[in-house]
Amino acid sequence: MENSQTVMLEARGLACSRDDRLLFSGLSFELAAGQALLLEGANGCGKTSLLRILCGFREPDAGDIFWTGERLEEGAYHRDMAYVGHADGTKKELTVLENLRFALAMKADGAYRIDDALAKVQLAGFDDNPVHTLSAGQKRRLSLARLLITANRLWILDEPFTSLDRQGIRLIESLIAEHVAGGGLAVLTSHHDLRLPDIELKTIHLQACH
Ligand SMILES: Nc1ncnc2c1ncn2[C@@H]1O[C@H](COP(=O)(O)OP(=O)(O)OP(=O)(O)O)[C@@H](O)[C@H]1O
Repeated sequence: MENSQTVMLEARGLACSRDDRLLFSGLSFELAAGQALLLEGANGCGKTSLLRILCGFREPDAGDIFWTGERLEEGAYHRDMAYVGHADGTKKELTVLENLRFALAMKADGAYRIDDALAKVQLAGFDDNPVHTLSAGQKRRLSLARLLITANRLWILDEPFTSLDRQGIRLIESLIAEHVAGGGLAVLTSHHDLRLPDIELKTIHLQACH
């Protein structure tokens, strides 16, 4: 693991407009190994738009993003990064186990084996259930299990607590804390008060600019 202050992710002067409305501009930050970044702000202020830019799904209107000092480019960044967004990203007709095996086929092994990850997110015994039969919270737990079984240095999480019960929220907080304490990085949005007491948490509050 790198030194805890090694900057891994850097954004310089990012701007984003939607339908001629400026959402943010001049947005810069640095995130080091062992740090998490929370994006806060009112509905519609641009949090998801920023996350999608950080994922490389959308070009910023201005500015640059660097991962380990290099501009975002397909290979290294996308190997190191995992995104959990509003859509859970699973294949509904496949079972829980098939989805996890599919995810593993695309990425290097992570910190958890499939069985251990399923136990951790409390989906043990659901291996053979088609995903479309899972509840909303269980689907979210499955998408989080994918983070655990594959190697991803940077977690980008859009409202990761959506649909989770109180115990599920505590679980995800502990998984984020474990990931970051182990030298990982996380960028997330949340309308829920986070409890991540033992990790270095930076915060950006997006103001509506329009
Ligand atoms: N595909 C799109 N096409 C046009 N406008 C969009 C699109 N997606 C989002 N927007 C607009 O961009 C603005 C920011 O949306 P975004 O989803 O980034 O906000 P947010 O801060 O994540 O909001 P929330 O807290 O409600 O999830 C909103 O005004 C929204 O209407």
